[in-house]
Amino acid sequence: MTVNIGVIGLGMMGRDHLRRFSEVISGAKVSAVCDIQRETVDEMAKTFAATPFYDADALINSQQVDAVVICSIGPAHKEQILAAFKAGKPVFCEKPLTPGADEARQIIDAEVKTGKRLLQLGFMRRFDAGYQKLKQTIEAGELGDILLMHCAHRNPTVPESYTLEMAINDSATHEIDIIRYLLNEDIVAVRVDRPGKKTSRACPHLQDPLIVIFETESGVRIDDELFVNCGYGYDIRCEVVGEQAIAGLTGQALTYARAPYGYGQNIAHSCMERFAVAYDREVQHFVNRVRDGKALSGPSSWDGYVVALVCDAGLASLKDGEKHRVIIPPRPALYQD
Ligand SMILES: NC(=O)c1ccc[n+]([C@@H]2O[C@H](COP(=O)([O-])OP(=O)(O)OC[C@H]3O[C@@H](n4cnc5c(N)ncnc54)[C@H](O)[C@@H]3O)[C@@H](O)[C@H]2O)c1
Ligand SMILES: O[C@H]1[C@H](O)[C@@H](O)[C@H](O)[C@@H](O)[C@H]1O
Repeated sequence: MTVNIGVIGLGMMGRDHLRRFSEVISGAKVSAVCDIQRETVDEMAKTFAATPFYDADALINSQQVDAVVICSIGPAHKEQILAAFKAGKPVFCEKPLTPGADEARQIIDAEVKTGKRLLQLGFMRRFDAGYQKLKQTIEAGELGDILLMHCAHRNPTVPESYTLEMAINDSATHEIDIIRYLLNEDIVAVRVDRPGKKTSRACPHLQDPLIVIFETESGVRIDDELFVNCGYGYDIRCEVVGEQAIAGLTGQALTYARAPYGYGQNIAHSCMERFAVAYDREVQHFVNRVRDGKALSGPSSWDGYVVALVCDAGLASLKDGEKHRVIIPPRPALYQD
């Protein structure tokens, strides 16, 4: 069976997934595309031989579409997800689930009502070989009791449209999810620290870098440096400090350089480059589950909701600099592993 995919949102991520479906993914083809920009729709429909739609609801309810891939901007996700649930169609949705927890809760309630997991969220780091190895190392007990984690999320640059809040509810969502995945426990408190200095590369409305401190249920303390105009590359770091040993991600460069200055590892310059294989694996995972008629697995709406709760606490802390607690309601049975 070939799964017919409808892609909504044809910007940077949507186009990367379109290319992925055409070059990498097996068992699926893109049959329909949609965006609010008509010219983009026409161009992508022609390039990928898909039916053009200018309205997301029409694409979702089209008989040409078996499953929906949502790559529109975060604030548009909720309505599109709810429409896909109503149509009973499986959804792959890019992170964040929604920018705020109240909207995310509506998605949880709607999905629970369907009685089936219908959504896989695009937290691709869970499909990255480095993070997976780190999780195995922690779970094998090789590090002993985990005490601390040090994370860094460095982007070369961000557009002017990137707001101060997006450091939390767009970029840091990846660390919030991966912390929960690696440690198998929830985050209970957040504090955002604004360093006294900021880079001259950032737009005036940003404080860049920011440091976010998370605390987990068992007391693990995590610092996350969000430096989204670092200039030099796309650099994602994660080091886990245990009582017995320490483990972290390597640079994961595919090549090295030998040059007059010495020996060096090349560095990625975008998420597309750094997480290329992880994106391939997450999308293939989604297609396989849909093709086999199975309930979806991997990062869920619940993960997206909990991340949104942590983000809301982080946004409150961004305003007042105080530590904010995260209250997580009971997890519905649908999302018990
Ligand atoms: N997983 C990752 O590492 C990763 C990387 C980049 C972006 N993303 C996520 O992917 C999503 C898209 O990001 P992007 O960088 O491609 O943004 P983008 O701005 O490049 O593209 C967004 C597209 O969505 C369209 N759009 C906006 N509202 C819409 C609506 N209501 N219906 C249909 N189309 C609509 C816009 O016209 C635009 O073409 C975001 O949720 C973002 O957080 C994830
Ligand atoms: O939307 C993007 C995307 O999620 C990237 O993976 C992340 O590194 C960026 O900070 C964020 O703005």
